[in-house]
Amino acid sequence: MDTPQLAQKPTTITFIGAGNMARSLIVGLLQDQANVVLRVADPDQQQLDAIRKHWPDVLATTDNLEAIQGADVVVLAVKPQIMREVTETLAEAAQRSRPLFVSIAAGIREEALNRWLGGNQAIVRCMPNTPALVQAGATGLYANTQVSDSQRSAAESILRAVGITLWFADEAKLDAVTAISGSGPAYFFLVMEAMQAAAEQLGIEAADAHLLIMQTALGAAKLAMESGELPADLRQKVTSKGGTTEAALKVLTSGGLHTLFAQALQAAESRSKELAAANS
Ligand SMILES: NC(=O)c1ccc[n+]([C@@H]2O[C@H](COP(=O)([O-])OP(=O)(O)OC[C@H]3O[C@@H](n4cnc5c(N)ncnc54)[C@H](O)[C@@H]3O)[C@@H](O)[C@H]2O)c1
Ligand code: PRO
Repeated sequence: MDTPQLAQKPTTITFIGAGNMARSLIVGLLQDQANVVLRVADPDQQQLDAIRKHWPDVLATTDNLEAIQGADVVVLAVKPQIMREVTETLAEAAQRSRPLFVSIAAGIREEALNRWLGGNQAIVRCMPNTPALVQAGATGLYANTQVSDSQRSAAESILRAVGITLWFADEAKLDAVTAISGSGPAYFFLVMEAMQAAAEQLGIEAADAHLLIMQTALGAAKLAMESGELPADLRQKVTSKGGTTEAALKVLTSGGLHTLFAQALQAAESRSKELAAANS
């Protein structure tokens, strides 16, 4: 006879800030049917009303301290500019209850968060991206030395509910992750915008151009993910000698596309470091 399994205690996760990123994580966790109890705190009643309407089981409050009471994990999902003020008001309670803190804020170092939270806290810093809204995100994570193995798994499962996750042992690498995948969706959107304008100049109706461009972007990403082939090899397969693609690619490469991307990513990485220095 099978031994009956004891039901595992659910993990209580509190979101401080109920904005776009927090809501995408909540959707992911609920779709994942994770064994969790969810709470959110936000001063904006409209945000809370939206949460209550869609997810009546999620406790929604304006009181950050009430929301973190007894929580196993506290996800810090407010804008970087107000992170210091928010964490400093949580410090006293956090020193007593010692939850795992998961910060999704761009450009705020673990050292600063730890200091604002009173020190010696378990903190995972991560950099997700907006495709998390459709469960297709990419997140880089870093854990400080206070984080236990089970807390690491808890942090990973929250972010994995909205896409892929990748751990980094060196926190400084998160500046590069911010430049690559944090800001990255905007680079692809800019390419889509540029293609849209160019397609319309070729006389294609806006709606038709939009559909062709979106499906091409989706198809290219899916092919690159699923074929196991390198983008350079896939590009060559599209490019017939003396054909149309070759004509287009010549324009893009001779216009300095590679240099532009190198400079763009360097600018984003430097800005991430500057923001962290300003927020310390
Ligand atoms: N948007 C992105 O591409 C992206 C990518 C990665 C990480 N992030 C990070 O995610 C975090 C949240 O970004 P977002 O786009 O969800 O922002 P958002 O503005 O949608 O959400 C922030 C929420 O915080 C709430 N808030 C304000 N003061 C508060 C307080 N004192 N206590 C509790 N809540 C408070 C606001 O009312 C708002 O609902 C930011 O730190 C950002 O750096 C964003
Ligand atoms: N959005 C934030 C920014 O632009 C961080 C990555 C994506 O600063």
